[in-house]
Amino acid sequence: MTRLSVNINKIATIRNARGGNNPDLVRVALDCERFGAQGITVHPRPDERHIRYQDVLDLHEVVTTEFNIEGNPDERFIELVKRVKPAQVTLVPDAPDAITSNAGWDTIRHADHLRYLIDTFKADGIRVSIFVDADERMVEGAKAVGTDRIELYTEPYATHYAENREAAVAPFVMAAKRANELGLGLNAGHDLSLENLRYFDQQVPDLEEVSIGHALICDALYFGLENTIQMYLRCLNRTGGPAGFNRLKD
Ligand SMILES: CC(=O)[C@@H](O)[C@H](O)COP(=O)(O)O
Ligand SMILES: NCC(=O)COP(=O)(O)O
Repeated sequence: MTRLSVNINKIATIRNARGGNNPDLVRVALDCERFGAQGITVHPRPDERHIRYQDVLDLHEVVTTEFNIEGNPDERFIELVKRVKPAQVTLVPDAPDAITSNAGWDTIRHADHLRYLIDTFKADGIRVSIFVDADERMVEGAKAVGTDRIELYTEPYATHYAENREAAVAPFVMAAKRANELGLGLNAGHDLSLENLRYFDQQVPDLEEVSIGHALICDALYFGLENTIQMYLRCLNRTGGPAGFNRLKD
């Protein structure tokens, strides 16, 4: 069964807008876990525009589900991850000025660099996942550099879902099959939503984890965080509670 890791970057975006501690990121992370999330994902960026490096240290103290730290492995990121030793690190090739992640690694061109990074994190007992496009050559390259898992970059699927979902998911099914043949674990994320998640999970074999932030936090504005998490869990065939909306507990 596919696990849901909630990306809480957007909670930090709201908090940072006023400079105080509302909403409280740590409390939200704990509530996500209480509401059924099986993991918490954060993506500290060099400008700390949402998740701050201190947030990662604070969250590490309290998160009891899988803690996944995503990011571009610059020196500061590497140092942070090695200090925290999360369950999983996801390496993402973001330019520092990127609005959001917009591509996977070229696992062939950056093979030496990736191999070095993966060895470094694995030596500390951290599971490594690398962000890749749904391209079999990139999946094969990922295997060659020794990663434990890949995370398929799902933005192209999300963008084309409405016009032709069969065509949109096809490259992801191929990439997933190749990953499975090669013994790579499989995660996915970016722009997954209540609209497109269930079909993706049904079609893509042996999907272990999805990390979802932007759409889930937007949905929570309308449905509340508890209901929203349970709605996403139901897309992954987890019941997570009754079919209707649940009243928020305090
Ligand atoms: C790797 C990935 O797809 C997500 O981490 C996404 O980049 C979220 O980051 P932002 O919240 O900064 O857009
Ligand atoms: N790895 C993807 C992620 O954590 C969340 O991406 P998005 O749902 O915010 O697009």
